[in-house]
Amino acid sequence: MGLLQLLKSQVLCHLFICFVFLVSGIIVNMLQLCTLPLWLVNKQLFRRVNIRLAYCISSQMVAVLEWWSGTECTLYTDPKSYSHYGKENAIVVLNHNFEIDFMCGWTFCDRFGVLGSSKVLAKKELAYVPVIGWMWYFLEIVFCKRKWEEDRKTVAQSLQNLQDYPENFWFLLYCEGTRFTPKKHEISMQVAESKGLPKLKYHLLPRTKGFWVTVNNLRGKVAAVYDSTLNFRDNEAPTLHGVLNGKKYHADLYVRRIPLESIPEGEAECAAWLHKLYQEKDSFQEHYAQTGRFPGPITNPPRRPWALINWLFWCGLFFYHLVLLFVQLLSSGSMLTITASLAFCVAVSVGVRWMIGQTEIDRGSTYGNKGVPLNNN
Ligand SMILES: CC/C=C\C/C=C\C/C=C\C/C=C\C/C=C\C/C=C\CCC(=O)SCCNC(=O)CCNC(=O)[C@H](O)C(C)(C)COP(=O)(O)OP(=O)(O)OC[C@H]1O[C@@H](n2cnc3c(N)ncnc32)[C@H](O)[C@@H]1OP(=O)(O)O
Ligand SMILES: CCCCCCCCCCCCCCCCCC(=O)OC[C@@H](O)COP(=O)(O)O
Repeated sequence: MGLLQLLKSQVLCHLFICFVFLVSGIIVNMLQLCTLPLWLVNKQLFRRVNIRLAYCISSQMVAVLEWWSGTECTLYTDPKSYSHYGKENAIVVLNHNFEIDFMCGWTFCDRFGVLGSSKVLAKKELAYVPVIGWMWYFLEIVFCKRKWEEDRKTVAQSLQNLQDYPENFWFLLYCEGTRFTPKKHEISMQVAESKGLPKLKYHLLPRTKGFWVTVNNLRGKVAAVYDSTLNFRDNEAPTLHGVLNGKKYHADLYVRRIPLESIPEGEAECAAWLHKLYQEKDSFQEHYAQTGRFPGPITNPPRRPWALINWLFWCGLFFYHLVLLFVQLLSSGSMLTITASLAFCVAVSVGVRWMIGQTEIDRGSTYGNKGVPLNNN
């Protein structure tokens, strides 16, 4: 093990990275709160400012993935589609099998310059996660309770609000609605069977209502659907812990650009279209399993320096102040101050441990775990 790799495996380094993320994130959240009055005066300026503030947070995770762990991300797509990426609004449909799939998504957003503005249809529970969940309020992220009776109005309204969004964004949809587990797969294939749909090997049966409502409420604003299929080399199941430990993964993403006009408007037709798309996605994963690659040419976007610069800025700032604080603490000799500081560090570690838990599939929800009729948790 080289010296750098040894450093990357040190718990103290992980604590420092997490501390920087949490404290800088809360500072940015507070700045976002201060921008609220702007909404009343100049909504578009509010949005542009918040895109940049959000970048300060999400790009830290991109920097850790790209520069700390050195994870490589390969893009399989045709050059004609490539020329559109980052220059238009798009709905991204992605498989949901991996704990860090959202980080890989963010990496591609950064490479095409849409990281700050990108959006997702996220489960409501994530809105309460400090830093990221709070940041999402100011980005007008669309939240759902995964209860259609309650979501149908709120989701449509939140999507309509994006019609006059001033900068290009990608809107991510995990149509499977939850992360892949063998149990959820088995149950969703029973549903597929009961609906007379072909079985999928690598995906859960997609939930079609969110897709239908998204496509129809973003019509006129969004140019295309990016059908994206992600996998990792060597059958890896990457984790955030692995990334923090400096483990290098290799992600492969296959993207097809599908013009929005080609997607049917009616609910039943749109649902049938999505089921067919997932059957195709399944065949791409089968191709990957057989050959170790996706079909089509590789066109790799280079990583950009901004995420690294932002991360180094925050790390430098906090390192300097932490050293100062440490020296002052020791020289003060006050047991009370030392105990309070230790308690603060423990609280940060516990908070971060809980946040990392949100990314872990083993700690995931029971949504999709129960047979038909469906009960949400
Ligand atoms: C060039 C590069 C390209 C790409 C780069 C890649 C990506 C980058 C892009 C952007 C990045 C931006 C941000 C990313 C950052 C972070 C993201 C992190 C996490 C957030 C993710 C989540 O929170 S996922 C969970 C929430 N989202 C969803 O659930 C979306 C999908 N769900 C839906 O659409 C649902 O329809 C719904 C939520 C709107 C409503 O759900 P509900 O359950 O109430 O209703 P449904 O109608 O869907 O369910 C009932 C129907 O389903 C059938 N059923 C029953 N059981 C099952 C089962 N087990 N499996 C499947 N189907 C089932 C049932 O029979 C009903 O059928 P109907 O025929 O009546 O519809
Ligand atoms: C700079 C690096 C610092 C790293 C350490 C700091 C901790 C950061 C933790 C970030 C937590 C952010 C959570 C948002 C992403 C959650 C992704 C996700 O995949 O959600 C799951 C849902 O889709 C479906 O849920 P399930 O029904 O499967 O349950």
